[in-house]
Amino acid sequence: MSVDALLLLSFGGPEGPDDVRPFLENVTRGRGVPPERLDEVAQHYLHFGGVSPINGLNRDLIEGIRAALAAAGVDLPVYFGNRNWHPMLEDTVGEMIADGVRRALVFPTSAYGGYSACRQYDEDILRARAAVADPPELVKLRQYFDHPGFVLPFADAVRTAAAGFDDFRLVFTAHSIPNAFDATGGPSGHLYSQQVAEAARLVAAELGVTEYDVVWQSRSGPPQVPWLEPDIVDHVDALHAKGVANLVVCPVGFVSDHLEVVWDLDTEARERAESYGMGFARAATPGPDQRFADMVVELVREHVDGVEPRKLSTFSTLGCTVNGEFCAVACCEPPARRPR
Ligand SMILES: CC1=C(CCC(=O)O)c2cc3nc(cc4[nH]c(cc5[nH]c(cc1n2)c(C)c5CCC(=O)O)c(CCC(=O)O)c4C)C(CCC(=O)O)=C3C
Ligand SMILES: [Fe+2]
Repeated sequence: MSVDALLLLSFGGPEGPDDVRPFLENVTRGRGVPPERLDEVAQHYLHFGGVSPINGLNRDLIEGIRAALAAAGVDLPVYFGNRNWHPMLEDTVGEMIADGVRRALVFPTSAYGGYSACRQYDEDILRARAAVADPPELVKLRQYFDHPGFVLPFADAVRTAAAGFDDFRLVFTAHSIPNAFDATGGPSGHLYSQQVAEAARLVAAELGVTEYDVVWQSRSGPPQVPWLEPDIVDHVDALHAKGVANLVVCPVGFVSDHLEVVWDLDTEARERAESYGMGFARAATPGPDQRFADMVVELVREHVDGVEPRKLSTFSTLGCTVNGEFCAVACCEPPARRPR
């Protein structure tokens, strides 16, 4: 297939204190997140001067991808668009049209399936294409939770994080989602939690670690709605009760050190562990690793050069969609929004 651009599609985050409220309103519009939770999350952002690390990390990643594309001899301009904050995807697609782009590959900054991690990015593409006249074709790249360019940097990061400990418990975390969303994920349900468990298994296998936990973080939504559990901070209590001395947290659910990582892990989970005198170390995310940028180029070359997909699991390859048309009609559809 011939393409004339690559577009990095991400979540977006505020870049100053005045951005925080409007950003949070974009994220949570129509999603039933209680106002108390929004006030709390606003404080997390304001604690860092209202600046989320995510946009800067994505700009760095784009630089890494440009270098990796050049090294591979693939001549493609790289664009940047977000779901919730500037540069907004609609504006970026407008810019692409002005530059004459007719068909672009889209790299989403989430490795997984599920509503929030996959289908919602398809919705973004649908919305952005509907907002402009004569939109380019947008082909979303596949899920990469089991790609060596994602798994191996995590394994090395765990090694580095654990270097100071003789003995440690390895704990993987990913963003929690409502149980009901997980239940409808993928062709046979629970796609997201199964892929997270598989990525954790692959990282642990690479390290030769046989005992580890997979837990969740950053829950929002009303308390009466069940989300994936246990929460990382509660899990620190449980590990302390079992006599665990040192903890290494690997945020396998995330590509970069954005706010949920630096707040929920580096601040809340760390403080809880330190209150017990437990050793705490958090493994780096793969975003800044050269192998991750190289992986993006490989995913591109699956389309432009027909290179063989590399993957460490036997899970089926999902998530590649054209113009935001979902993998299947009801694939990863959030249950509350299904017509009755
Ligand atoms: C699965 C998943 C990922 C991983 C996949 C991916 O990366 O896409 C992810 C990533 C992220 N989530 C982020 C931020 C937020 N997520 C929220 C709310 C929610 N997330 C959810 C799920 C996920 N979220 C869900 C089910 C909700 C409830 C509302 C809804 O149904 O949509 C809220 C609202 C306030 C709150 O309640 O926390 C915020 C501010 C940021 C940016 C951080 C930064 O600024 O650095 C990133 C990368
Ligand atoms: Fe989120």
